[in-house]
Amino acid sequence: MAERQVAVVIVAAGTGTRAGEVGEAPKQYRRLAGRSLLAHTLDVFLAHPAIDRIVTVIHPDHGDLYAAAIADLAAAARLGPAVTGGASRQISVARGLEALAADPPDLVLVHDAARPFVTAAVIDRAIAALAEVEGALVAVPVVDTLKHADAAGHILATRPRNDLHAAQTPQGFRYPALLAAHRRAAAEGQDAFTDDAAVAEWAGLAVRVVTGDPANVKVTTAEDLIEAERRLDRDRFARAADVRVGTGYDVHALVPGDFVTLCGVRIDHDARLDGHSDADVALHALTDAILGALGDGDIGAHFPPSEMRWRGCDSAVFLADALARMAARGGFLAHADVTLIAEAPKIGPHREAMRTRLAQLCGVALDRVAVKATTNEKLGFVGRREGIAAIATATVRLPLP
Ligand SMILES: Nc1ccn([C@@H]2O[C@H](COP(=O)(O)OP(=O)(O)OP(=O)(O)O)[C@@H](O)[C@H]2O)c(=O)n1
Ligand SMILES: C[C@](O)(CO)[C@H](O)COP(=O)(O)O
Repeated sequence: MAERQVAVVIVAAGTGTRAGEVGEAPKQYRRLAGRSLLAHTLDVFLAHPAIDRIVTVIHPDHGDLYAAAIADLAAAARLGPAVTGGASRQISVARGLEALAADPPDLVLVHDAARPFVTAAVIDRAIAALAEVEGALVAVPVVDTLKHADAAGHILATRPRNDLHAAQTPQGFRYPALLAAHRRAAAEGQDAFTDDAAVAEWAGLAVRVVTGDPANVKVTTAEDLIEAERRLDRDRFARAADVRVGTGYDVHALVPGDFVTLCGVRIDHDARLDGHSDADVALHALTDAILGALGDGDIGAHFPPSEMRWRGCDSAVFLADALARMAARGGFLAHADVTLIAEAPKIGPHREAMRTRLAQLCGVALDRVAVKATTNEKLGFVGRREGIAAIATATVRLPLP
């Protein structure tokens, strides 16, 4: 058979109301195990050799969130421009399909951004089935006994389950047939379909169930997000078995001034740290610790003090560069431990703000960051308040070569 062009529509235009936003982004943009849920999902399709094109459908208000989410992906350049979705999943899918119409693929897979645990094997099965049928519904048999209950919870009946399947995504179709089905549904005001197999069934297409995967769950609630993070974290630790520990040390002199910046947090003080950049000794030490774990030089080699462009620079830039070097090698930061050595200012009152800022800058959970402090018992240059020093340790995990 001639090679078939396969496109994927990833629908990510929902607002994730059941998962709750609580000050954070909608669920598809939540960072789990180092990157967004959407990035995890996209990565599976970007890595699949049979997929030629991917169209992502996003909410009109989520342009910035989307740009940040795909910045995490090495293969982001292979994604076409995102398409704006609509008020229902059905409308969002239809818009994704229309975006492919100018250069129609043979087959299309429609997948929820909220299903990051899809596997290459499931994708293979959906594509293979389309040699015989117009639609392939990835699904798992219902395994629990089904009860019909009234609003008060009283059981009314037990339903047979032997021919019931729980629908998952991806759902695969011959593209022209699904596009026509969606167009007809829209024209006839049929707007309550919760999946594409239902649109196809309504339009009279032959849709067959193919074996799904119980692990391919849809992240729907806040509890699902917690469980998804646990699973994604476990997976990435298993993939990155090369454990590296790096150390870093830095010191800057105190000179007349009125604040210092430590761990990215500004603290009022009766002196300031002198340096070419903002002289944040903690971020400098941590940057060196990460570079040390990577065996990739040191902060001075990458950001020479002789270069004017680093004058007054926010040291978060140096840290971000070290983290990017680590990410480019498929690695992640498992733990960072920073010790400040200062007679003053007192670090205790600022410790949590510092940890929070470090966790933010490193893109890791708070419990993966420690900030400690000690005085130098009035001994030496630190004891005489001539300077502040910092020591950092970074545990970096890389994939085995
Ligand atoms: N108008 C919509 C609604 C949903 N979706 C997408 O369809 C998938 C499945 O929907 P669901 O899990 O229900 O996501 P939300 O609609 O975002 O969640 P909720 O119903 O809790 O608001 C998700 O990837 C979601 O982003 C979409 O593209 N456009
Ligand atoms: C398409 C779907 O994933 C199949 O199970 C599901 O119907 C989408 O979720 P929703 O809650 O119905 O929007």
